[in-house]
Amino acid sequence: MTSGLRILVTGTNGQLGQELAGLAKHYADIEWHFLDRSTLDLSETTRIAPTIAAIAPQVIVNAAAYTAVDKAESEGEIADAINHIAVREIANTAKALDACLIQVSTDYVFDGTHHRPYLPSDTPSPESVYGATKLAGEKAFIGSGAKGIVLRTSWVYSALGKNFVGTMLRLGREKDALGVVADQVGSPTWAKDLARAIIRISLSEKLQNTKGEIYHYSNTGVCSWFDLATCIMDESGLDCSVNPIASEAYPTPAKRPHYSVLNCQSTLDDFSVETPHWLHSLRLALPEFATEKP
Ligand SMILES: NC(=O)C1=CN([C@@H]2O[C@H](COP(=O)(O)OP(=O)(O)OC[C@H]3O[C@@H](n4cnc5c(N)ncnc54)[C@H](OP(=O)(O)O)[C@@H]3O)[C@@H](O)[C@H]2O)C=CC1
Ligand SMILES: Cc1cn([C@H]2C[C@H](O)[C@@H](COP(=O)(O)OP(=O)(O)O[C@H]3O[C@@H](C)C(=O)[C@@H](O)[C@H]3O)O2)c(=O)[nH]c1=O
Ligand SMILES: [Mg+2]
Repeated sequence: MTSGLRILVTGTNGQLGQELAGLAKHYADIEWHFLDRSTLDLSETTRIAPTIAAIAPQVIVNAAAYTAVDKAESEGEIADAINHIAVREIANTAKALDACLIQVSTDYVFDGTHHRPYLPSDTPSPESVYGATKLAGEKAFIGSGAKGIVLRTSWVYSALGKNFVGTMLRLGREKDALGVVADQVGSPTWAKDLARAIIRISLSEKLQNTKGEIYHYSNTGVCSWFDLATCIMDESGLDCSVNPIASEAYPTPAKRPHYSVLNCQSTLDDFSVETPHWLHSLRLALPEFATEKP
């Protein structure tokens, strides 16, 4: 059902939003509507329904979020407004329009006490404000009765945005040595792979028959932030030694899960998405960082 499909994307200036916009050019038969903060400020709750209704999309990809994990600890109200209240409003609008919502969420809804990849059905128990507000958004969507899915992902990076990979490239140029936490394990995800998966899901018939189901999508393979940092330096030929440290040695306002690997099997089964290995994708992504502005 590609032809004539109308897709609305929020958060266009974010990592995922920009990767979606880049790929959109290859799908000219889709009618794309990309909104950013200037065209739809999600903190203005009453603007959400009329703005979306005027476009009347069949699919809404909510790629907008308050993603500053540490800052959220002291800005809980703003984080909740974007990650929860706005999602409730978007979901209610989707329900009224009979549109499908793809609500992007996070591995940080889990507390990280598992020793095997988290299933979509596992009970979330966020330990950060960011994770709690994202979970509240998931629940508001599921409670709305709107069609669509919650798509949890993890450790997203892109040359087009702020993320751990970009931070490591900068620090790797500036410093001789760096301590990076080795006791937080997850799966890095290239935003371009995630964007491809989301387009595939948007075009699938299966999406039309979902109602707030939870799915997981990340690149395959697992690593710690320390492993990821080490690979970034190696692959980029940066002369910066990366030392493994414990979370306690890198105090942050927000608590992050020690283990947040996502089991993505149901997404593979139901939507036939591709999940390349994280190192494979990192190698493809790094040259793009070189061509982007610092
Ligand atoms: N980054 C990550 O590591 C992960 C992200 N996720 C989830 O994936 C999704 C995409 O994340 P990602 O692309 O990395 O996030 P980014 O932080 O790169 O982008 C988020 C976008 O949301 C926009 N936004 C924030 N507040 C508002 C507002 N009041 N009104 C309108 N737009 C707003 C921002 O706008 P502006 O550019 O103007 O600030 C920004 O463009 C989010 O749902 C996030 O929670 C899940 C797991 C990991
Ligand atoms: C810069 C730096 C970070 N760290 C640690 C801090 C933290 O525990 C870990 C990752 O740091 P960051 O702040 O870059 O990553 P963080 O903001 O926690 O990334 C998260 O963002 C949100 C939006 C998500 O949804 C998550 O999936 C996840 O990607 O690395 C070091 O150990 N050394 C360093 O030099
Ligand atoms: Mg961060």
